[in-house]
Amino acid sequence: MASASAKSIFIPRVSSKSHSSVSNRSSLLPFLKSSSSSSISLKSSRTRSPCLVVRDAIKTIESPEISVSQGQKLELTSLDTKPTVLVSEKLGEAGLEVLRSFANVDCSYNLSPEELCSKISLCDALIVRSGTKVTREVFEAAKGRLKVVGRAGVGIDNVDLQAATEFGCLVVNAPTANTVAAAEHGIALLASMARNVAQADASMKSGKWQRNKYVGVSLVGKTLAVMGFGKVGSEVARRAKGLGMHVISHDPYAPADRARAIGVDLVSFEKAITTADFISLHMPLTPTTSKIFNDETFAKMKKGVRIINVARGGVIDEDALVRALDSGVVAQAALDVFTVEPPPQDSKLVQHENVTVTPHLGASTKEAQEGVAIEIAEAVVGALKGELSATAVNAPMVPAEVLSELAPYVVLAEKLGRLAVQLVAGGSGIKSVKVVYKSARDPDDLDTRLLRAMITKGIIEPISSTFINLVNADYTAKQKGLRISEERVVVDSPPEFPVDTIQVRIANVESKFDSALLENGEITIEGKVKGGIPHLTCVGSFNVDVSLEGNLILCRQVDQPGMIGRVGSILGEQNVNVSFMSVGRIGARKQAIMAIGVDEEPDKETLKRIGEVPAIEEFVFLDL
Ligand SMILES: NC(=O)C1=CN([C@@H]2O[C@H](COP(=O)(O)OP(=O)(O)OC[C@H]3O[C@@H](n4cnc5c(N)ncnc54)[C@H](O)[C@@H]3O)[C@@H](O)[C@H]2O)C=CC1
Ligand SMILES: O=C(O)C(=O)COP(=O)(O)O
Repeated sequence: MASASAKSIFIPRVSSKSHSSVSNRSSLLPFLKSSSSSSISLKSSRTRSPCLVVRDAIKTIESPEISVSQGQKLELTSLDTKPTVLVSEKLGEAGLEVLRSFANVDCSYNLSPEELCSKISLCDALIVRSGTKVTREVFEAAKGRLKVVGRAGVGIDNVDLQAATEFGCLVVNAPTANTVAAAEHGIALLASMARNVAQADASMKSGKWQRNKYVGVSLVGKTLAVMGFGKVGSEVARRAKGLGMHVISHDPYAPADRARAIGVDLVSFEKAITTADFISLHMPLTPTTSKIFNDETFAKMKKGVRIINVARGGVIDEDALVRALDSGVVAQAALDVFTVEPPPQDSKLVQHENVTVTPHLGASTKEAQEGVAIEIAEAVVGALKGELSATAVNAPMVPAEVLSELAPYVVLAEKLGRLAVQLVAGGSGIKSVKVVYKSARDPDDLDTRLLRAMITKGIIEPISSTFINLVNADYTAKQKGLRISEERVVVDSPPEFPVDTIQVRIANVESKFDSALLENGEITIEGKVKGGIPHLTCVGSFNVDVSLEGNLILCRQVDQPGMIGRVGSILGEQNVNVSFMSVGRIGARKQAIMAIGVDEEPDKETLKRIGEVPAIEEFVFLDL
């Protein structure tokens, strides 16, 4: 219950920062940097007429020419009116077309790390394959301009995700278009290794005819262990079943029923490596999988095992593999990927006569490359437009159908976060935030990661000096020691709506507006989406009903006639347009909260006059 405290007036100092964030205004543009931070400056050079340079703006500028009074013409350099996408490795033409329709595209292949760093501050997006190392230095060199890194493929081990996240740079990949190509390459290596195709080919080309030397082994009836039963692994398994192999798989995260559906048993790592005749690797390179195949694990394998690696070189300790090949524990290996690419020319592994190698060709089919190029180009353009991405790697990933359903709740979530933090006296010192989602849906049917990230963004942005978006909101919150917990409450509300209400509670802080405190001392606000528009429905223990648009004045007063008129006329005299008013009260003539939506921001004098209305006990101005 709100306490009947002495009249307190809070007239906030509205920071310029809070005005500069475009994402405050349009929460569906979470990846864009502030357009109002774009600088427009006149630049003159000896060789060119002065031109208007627009930095950081993603929007295409409508007017191509601007005249100045002296009759001198200013031209917008075409390079500056669109975002710039740097493509650092070969990308399919269809993807480049998609990019060119929206951005300036700079295809610069084979850049040295230094060249990449020197170009990157002029780029809004970077598209890479596996050959470009996107290191922390690259993000630092970008000086905040780089908004999205697109990986035209699956593995993102060449991108420093931690650095990307810290710098608020979205990383997207193209996870599906090369799956079949990689699986087919795995099968190609499996079969050609078993029948010594590459070695026999090289032998014949050197003029020999060695039929006895290249006797192979059969696949039918042999056990294949698929290590990593994801997209590629499961396609390899399906194909190997077609070859008559007995397929087992190890994947700590794969559902057993998905494996069983194609006749594959999920087994432990130990069982997989000790029983298989062939082992095919399809897991990502992570700190856990790095060098997971090493002296110790090779020693446990069946003597004469054959290994295929189309995943990442780093999952194998390559020196240990050479030892295992030399000792005969591993009879053969077929490798598409290497710890260092390209590997050194004198690499013992590459030169080993029992090893078949290809230069990271798993994804290299015409079909896969066109598919990957379109997939990544669309993801990058979408991200540059500020759309949420279905293939985000370092931000909540939301399938398109879920996204359209959640869109208005995303806006509500951010606004509630912004509102809640502005109710905290001093704004900082927040350590613990609780979010309660009331919904008719089963908790498993409601993915709240996006909502949580937007609430976090709303809370952090007004109290942070750094740029906050969906990508770095959680990280920045953790850095600030802010703990956000969530609770879901199942309620009897229309099930077609994913969420009924969202409540944000901040504990152990003082409030600028005592009426926002519940008896337990927590600042508590609640909102819901009505007709697609976010509404504030509860402040402390007071029910209100105001749409969260424009700015908001909350006043606590003693309920009495004429209050709405009095405050309304003070605002009207200053030409501040009132968009709505709502009064929530404990009871007739008792305490009430008046919520007033205003299109313009009232000046200090106007706010002071509102505070001087005798019945008003406290009030706060909130910038939404
Ligand atoms: N050589 C090439 O050109 C290509 C290589 N790849 C690589 O293939 C790998 C798999 O790609 P996708 O199937 O698309 O990825 P995915 O994410 O669909 O599958 C990876 C699977 O590995 C599992 N996994 C994670 N840790 C594991 C562990 N410790 N042991 C066993 N399994 C584990 C995951 O649960 C997941 O099911 C990636 O490393 C990717 O970079 C993918 C495409 C082309
Ligand atoms: O998608 C992957 O993970 C790959 O390894 C493909 O790499 P690439 O795009 O061919 O350099």
